[in-house]
Amino acid sequence: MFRSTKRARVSATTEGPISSSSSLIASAPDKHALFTSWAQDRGITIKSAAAKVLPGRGAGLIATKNIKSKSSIVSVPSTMLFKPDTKVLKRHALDRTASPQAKLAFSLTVALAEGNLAEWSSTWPTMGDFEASMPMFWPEHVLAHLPSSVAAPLARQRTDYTRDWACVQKAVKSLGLSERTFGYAWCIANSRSFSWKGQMVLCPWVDYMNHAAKGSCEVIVGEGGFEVKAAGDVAEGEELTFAYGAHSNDKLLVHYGFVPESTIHHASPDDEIRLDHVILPQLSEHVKSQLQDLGYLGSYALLAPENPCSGSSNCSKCGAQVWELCFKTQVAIRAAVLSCNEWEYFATNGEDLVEDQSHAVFEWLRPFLDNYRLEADREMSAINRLCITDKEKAAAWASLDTRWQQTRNAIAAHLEANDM
Ligand SMILES: C[S@@+](CC[C@H](N)C(=O)[O-])C[C@H]1O[C@@H](n2cnc3c(N)ncnc32)[C@H](O)[C@@H]1O
Repeated sequence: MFRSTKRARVSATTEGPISSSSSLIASAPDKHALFTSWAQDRGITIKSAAAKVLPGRGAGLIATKNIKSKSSIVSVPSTMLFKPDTKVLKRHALDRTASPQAKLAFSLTVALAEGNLAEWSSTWPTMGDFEASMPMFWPEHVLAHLPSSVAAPLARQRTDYTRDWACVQKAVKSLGLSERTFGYAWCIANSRSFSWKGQMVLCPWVDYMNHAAKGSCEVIVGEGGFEVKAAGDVAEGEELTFAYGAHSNDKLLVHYGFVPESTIHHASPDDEIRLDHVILPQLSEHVKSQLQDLGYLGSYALLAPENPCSGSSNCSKCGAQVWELCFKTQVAIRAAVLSCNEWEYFATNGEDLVEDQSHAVFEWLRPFLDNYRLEADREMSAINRLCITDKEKAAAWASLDTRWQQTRNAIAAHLEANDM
């Protein structure tokens, strides 16, 4: 581990991280070493881990030697957490009105403007990185190619941001700062905060860790601070990751600006392909009101296999890698194809009254899934053309292409498995 006592000052004016350049990492190769020393000097314990720039993932952590399961890798005392600043929030009358994220983002806006956190913030993504990767910043001509399933989480995120900005804008402007400055802090809070004692906080060094559905580590949150432990044995050179939550890839794209890679044989077990826009337009008003009464209107999805295999195309386990319809979808389609009695029996008992109606459900849905698969093909072709002419938005096109491919593969796997 690097332990430099020389402390070069890393400039962090408000315009630093907000500049549209995404090349800070390349231009300051030792900023991770400086930040690591800064963290260790202040009581953060780091064993067998180092920060590294990883292609396509920004910075992350890797194991510097073999680590045994359950070993402690990083521990951060609570005094080192960046917390919402109660005094600052009270001064601006935001202590009661602002959301937890707005409280953290506003406190961070003020700290960054004052030039605090320079060593730490120099390791964060720039505003240019957020603009490139997060759909909330993409222009209309790119958003036109977003899968419909991403629209709902994106709309929720926009509502949250609009509410937070409305709440803090007077205070931000009174400090002579801009919406862009607050927006940057909001994105930092959005993508690298943790929950601690009922508030949103930032945790130095632990915020280097990238996401994996089955991460190599777990992050343990306690009164005294944060600890990262190996979830299993970790080999030297392996990336140290943890699960941000059981998020679908649509949610990861909107919230964190990336789509995890997957293959036909290996999807994230937390992924799902939302089908509301495929199914809801096909249901009559009468059926929709029946579903609404029982709490089954909307949130329809194809669910990823729970135990994906890591095998190749001829892996014998792959026959079991089926994307299944969720229970809500099973209920909704049965409302369209069965009698009222039969449907209510299934909704209540989770099984069909007389004989298994799964095939009838599949036949009802098949043409609509076929259309969605064709839409995915069309979108992938369009995106492949657009990314050649619109190189400026390369990151957005790459994420969209990956997500459409995953959508297509999931539908194809479901159709193939059920086609008898
Ligand atoms: C908590 S930070 C992790 C550190 C971050 N990579 C960095 O450069 O500072 C979360 C961000 O890391 C990136 N990230 C996390 N997990 C990733 C993954 N599995 N693949 C690609 N990018 C990932 C995303 O940009 C996300 O918003």
